[in-house]
Amino acid sequence: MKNFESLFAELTEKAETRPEGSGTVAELDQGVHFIGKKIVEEAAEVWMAAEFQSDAEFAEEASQLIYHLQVMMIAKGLTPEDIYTYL
Ligand SMILES: N=c1c2ncn([C@@H]3O[C@H](COP(=O)(O)OP(=O)(O)OP(=O)(O)O)[C@@H](O)[C@H]3O)c2ncn1[C@@H]1O[C@H](COP(=O)(O)O)[C@@H](O)[C@H]1O
Repeated sequence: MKNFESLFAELTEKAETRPEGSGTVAELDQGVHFIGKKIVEEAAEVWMAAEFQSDAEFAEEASQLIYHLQVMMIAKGLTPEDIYTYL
């Protein structure tokens, strides 16, 4: 099963090797403004799922928020350690 670190490593490798068909590469190419909108969209979906949907749907939306947050971290050149400093 993936966790925060293993997903981040996978996405970092995608960003470096730029494989054909990678959604991560496509999202990175759209830039910080686009990724930011995806984060806001997913955050709203997390809220709606928590309030009105099942625990499984909430968990799925939360995973998508983490994914887009990690794409933004890569776009900005930040590592998990840069974030953990503030936890
Ligand atoms: N975990 C994720 C992940 N979570 C969310 N997403 C993306 O975020 C979108 C969110 O889905 P929604 O249904 O909420 O959004 P949507 O509005 O219907 O979809 P869009 O029209 O916005 O694409 C998905 O369509 C994916 O594009 C993800 N894309 C990839 N991953 C993982 O990231 C890794 C690398 O993926 P690739 O770069 O595509 O190879 C793989 O392990 C994937 O499983």
